[in-house]
Amino acid sequence: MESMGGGSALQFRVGQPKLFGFNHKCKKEHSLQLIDLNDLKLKTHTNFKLVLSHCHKDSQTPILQSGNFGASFDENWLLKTKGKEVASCLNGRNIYLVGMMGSGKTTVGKILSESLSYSFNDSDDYVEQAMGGTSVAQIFKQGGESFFREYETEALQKLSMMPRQVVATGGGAVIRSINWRYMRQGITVFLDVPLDALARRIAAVGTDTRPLLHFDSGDAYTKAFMRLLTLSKKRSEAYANADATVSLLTLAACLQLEDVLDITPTAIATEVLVQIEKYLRDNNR
Ligand SMILES: Nc1ncnc2c1ncn2[C@@H]1O[C@H](COP(=O)(O)OP(=O)(O)OP(=O)(O)O)[C@@H](O)[C@H]1O
Ligand SMILES: O=C(O)C1=C[C@@H](O)[C@@H](O)[C@H](O)C1
Repeated sequence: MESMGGGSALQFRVGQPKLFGFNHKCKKEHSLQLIDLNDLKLKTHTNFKLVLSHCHKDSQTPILQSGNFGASFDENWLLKTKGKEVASCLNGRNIYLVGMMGSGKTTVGKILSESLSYSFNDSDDYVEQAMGGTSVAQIFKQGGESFFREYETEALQKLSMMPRQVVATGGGAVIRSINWRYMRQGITVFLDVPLDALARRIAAVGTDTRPLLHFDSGDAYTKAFMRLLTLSKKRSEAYANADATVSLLTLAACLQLEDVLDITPTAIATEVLVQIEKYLRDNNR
């Protein structure tokens, strides 16, 4: 149900299956949002609250809210609440985030680990440490991709022996079946980000640390996009093996955001928890 008038919109969004958070970058001039927290499945209904927020087009954060809570507080509250709930179902199983380079595995993984009171590890960092601090780019240069992949497998094997961790895996970890043997001991989640968004992100930060995307000259966006397209064709089937998927396109639509790059890492981490919970429920795990 939606009522519009005089440049402001009052929106009731009730019963949408995956709606859990806020659009804290409101696109409309004035927008009032009532958000149904039904999907949170809080243990007691006394914890339920409907949050009313109001934001202005020039403001990054709402200027009027129920109570004095800022939007980021509410986002964090939702994440924390869901994190506690999911942690109690995980029995210490690790979470492995898989996805293309730049899809946000590290950024989202760190936030996710905090919400679960887990530790965080990045398999690329783990390989670098095992190699005495040599960077991934340097390892590729010295030994080639297959040399790096051996160390990556070793890293995943070691990480799989340590419980209560969120692991951000390297973008190509999914291509080796032996890696799945280790990751399957926990729960795997694919961060599905459209290639166009990845290329924009990567073109903005550069490719120095990402040897498979490094290029000598030319338009950064187009070259990144073309390389990502080639890699993604080879990998899409492997990513689909993950236990759960978080589609940023779907999430952006739920949050009424035009650009997937506007979704906050906290909102993505919360959606990861929602999808893990769904996976556990659907598979009686
Ligand atoms: N939701 C987000 N909002 C804004 N910036 C983000 C978001 N997610 C990731 N980023 C930025 O995008 C870049 C890539 O993110 P990140 O390093 O987390 O990806 P990754 O999947 O771990 O990449 P790789 O596999 O190459 O290590 C970083 O500069 C990060 O700050
Ligand atoms: O997608 C890939 O194959 C890679 C992604 C990075 O995380 C690193 O693991 C390395 O640059 C290779």
